[in-house]
Amino acid sequence: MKIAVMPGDGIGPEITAQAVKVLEALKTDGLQVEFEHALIGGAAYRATGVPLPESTVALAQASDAVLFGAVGDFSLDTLPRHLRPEQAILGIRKALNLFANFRPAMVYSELADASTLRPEVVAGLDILIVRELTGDIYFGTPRGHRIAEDGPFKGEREAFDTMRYAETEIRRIAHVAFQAARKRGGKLCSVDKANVLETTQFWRDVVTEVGKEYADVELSHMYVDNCAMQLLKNPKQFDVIVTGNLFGDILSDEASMLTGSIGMLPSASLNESNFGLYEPIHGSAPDIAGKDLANPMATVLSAAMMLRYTFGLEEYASRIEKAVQTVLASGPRTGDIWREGKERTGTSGMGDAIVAALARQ
Ligand SMILES: NC(=O)C1=CN([C@@H]2O[C@H](COP(=O)(O)OP(=O)(O)OC[C@H]3O[C@@H](n4cnc5c(N)ncnc54)[C@H](O)[C@@H]3O)[C@@H](O)[C@H]2O)C=CC1
Ligand SMILES: CC(C)CC(=O)C(=O)O
Ligand SMILES: [Mg+2]
Repeated sequence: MKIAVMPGDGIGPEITAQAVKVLEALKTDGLQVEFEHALIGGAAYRATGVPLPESTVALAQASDAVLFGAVGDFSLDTLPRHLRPEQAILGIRKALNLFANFRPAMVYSELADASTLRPEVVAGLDILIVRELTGDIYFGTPRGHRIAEDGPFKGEREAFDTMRYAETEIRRIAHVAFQAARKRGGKLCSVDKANVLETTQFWRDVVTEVGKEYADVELSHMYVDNCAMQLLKNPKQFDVIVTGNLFGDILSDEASMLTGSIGMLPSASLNESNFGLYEPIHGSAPDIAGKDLANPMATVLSAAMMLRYTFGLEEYASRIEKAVQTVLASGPRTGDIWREGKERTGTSGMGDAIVAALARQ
């Protein structure tokens, strides 16, 4: 199995190195993987003049899966939009048709007191956010800047984006979410802003239609503003949440804090044939980059998701997850989840601790 590794920017190289280290360690127990690295994001822009070189997309297409770190570099934020690092992750998701983004938010019992919420609110939490990943306002056209031609601000500069979803895009992500809910707690909450936005009223209508094929799944609908509040008030009411690209982006960052840290949330981005790109949900964290401070667990857990979803290697996947749990229980911790009485470590030390826990299994 060939894995394309795309570290990207900021903490990307540090965290992907730990996931590779963990996968390498499993090789001694028979896991057959090889790695090939590619430039992406700001790192690719600096080396080649574009954030997503054709050779990077070609490597992904020639590989069995992609392990991705993060892109984003504040010093490149003044570049024209198409050259900015973030265009690389948007571009590769689109190029590989990775429309289904799974973002599980699980609270490890060892971290129930690491959340900013009371332990009883989050203990035992296990929810899945299914985010549509290749449509919505992130990709809709037209978009741009112009001089307003009408309205009260006529003659002024204005900017605009387009929120749009085609029926096929909603149907396919709805099927993915219903099937996921069927395998879990049997509950699906579709999140939209149907009280205001045409696009999301259409989303609600199509999800309701698809729901008729899943009588065994209990479907509910919630407005996104209420959902943001309910996630803090009573997150355990949810099983699977399905939502569009923009709302899913925001709600999953919010959900990450229920688990203790954004450094804990992995993700899988899949296409129709289960080809996947695996990445932590966070960004390149320039504020802590290069300082050995980042928590690599979200990336290591993303590698576990890769073994499970793309390769069907459940045993290796759960070994990684158990090793993470062992480290949380008795090992050292990075600053984001550190607390009194625990040994403090860095990104690399956390990777080593996970490898050591694997060896002891
Ligand atoms: N998929 C991707 O590649 C994404 C890229 N970005 C980009 O990343 C850059 C930074 O964006 P921000 O809004 O600051 O979001 P961010 O997720 O990079 O960081 C937000 C906060 O969380 C902390 N954090 C993130 N990951 C962490 C980890 N593993 N361990 C410990 N702390 C961690 C950071 O230090 C920061 O304080 C921007 O250029 C943005 O566009 C943002 C989100 C996703
Ligand atoms: C950088 C963005 C395009 C993506 C993002 O924030 C995410 O996928 O979570
Ligand atoms: Mg995000």
